[in-house]
Amino acid sequence: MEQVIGVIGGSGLYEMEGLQDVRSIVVETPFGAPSDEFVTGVLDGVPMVFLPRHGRGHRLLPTEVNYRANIYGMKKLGVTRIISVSAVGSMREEIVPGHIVIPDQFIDRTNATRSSTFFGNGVVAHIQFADPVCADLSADLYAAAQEAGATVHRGGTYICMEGPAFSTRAESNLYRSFGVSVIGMTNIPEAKLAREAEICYGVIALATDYDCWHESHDDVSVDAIIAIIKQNVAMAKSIIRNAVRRIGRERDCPCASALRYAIITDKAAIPDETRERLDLIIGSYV
Ligand SMILES: CSC[C@H]1O[C@H](OP(=O)(O)O)[C@H](O)[C@@H]1O
Ligand SMILES: Nc1ncnc2[nH]cnc12
Repeated sequence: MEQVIGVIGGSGLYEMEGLQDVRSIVVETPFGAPSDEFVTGVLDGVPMVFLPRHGRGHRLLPTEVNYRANIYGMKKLGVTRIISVSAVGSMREEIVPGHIVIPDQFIDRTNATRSSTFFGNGVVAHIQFADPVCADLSADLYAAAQEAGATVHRGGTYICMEGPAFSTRAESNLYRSFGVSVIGMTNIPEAKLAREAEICYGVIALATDYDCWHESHDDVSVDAIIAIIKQNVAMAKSIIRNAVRRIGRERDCPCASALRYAIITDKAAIPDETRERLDLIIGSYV
């Protein structure tokens, strides 16, 4: 099976350079419109798909991103692994703005305003999510970041807040007491949907600020975040390139069969309409 790598570009990463055979594709999904056109191409011989999470021009709030359409679109284009590139606040002294973190856990502090499942409407599934990122993909991302010369932290918990306002100081200190490493607003729905779609998901998190807990650093602001992203965007791109070179092989991880035991609904009870709508996701099981 061909291995296609998807990249979801976060704040500050709205395009991918260096692709050959570039095409822009409008993808229709049963869940509405994705954030933007998908860009397909080939990087060092590996087929790639790129999507800017907030759309070109950064038009979508974290709560407005149609995560279901984005992940469905990736699946439709044959993507088997997604690399998420995300700007995050650092919740630990040793994670200095400009450092990279490859998180291995999430805490969900969103308020259920985002659709984070493909299921419902007569079909019920409960995926395993104890280890929410793909360990193999994350290992490749870590090695790729080291190769690019980044200061990179392996593992750590990403707390996903609702936004769009940044945290209060009390919230920031509360989250620190949870022991988290970084904070952002976007990764949890993507990780859940990718798992449901049996796509590996891994995160390159770029620390851009110390949120508002650090007594000797300014409180987080968009202009400070953008300044750090601009300084590091070349490195993020070089990490992606190094990662793509490492990843191309067949998958040997549980992500690829995440739905095998997850669907609990009696096959005979699944409404035809739902079966058709979810064919791309559940077709091989029902
Ligand atoms: C521009 S600051 C806040 C914004 O940045 C992060 O976005 P992304 O995860 O897409 O890189 C954060 O989650 C917020 O959406
Ligand atoms: N401090 C912060 N809080 C939430 N999302 C962020 N993205 C970048 N920095 C952030």
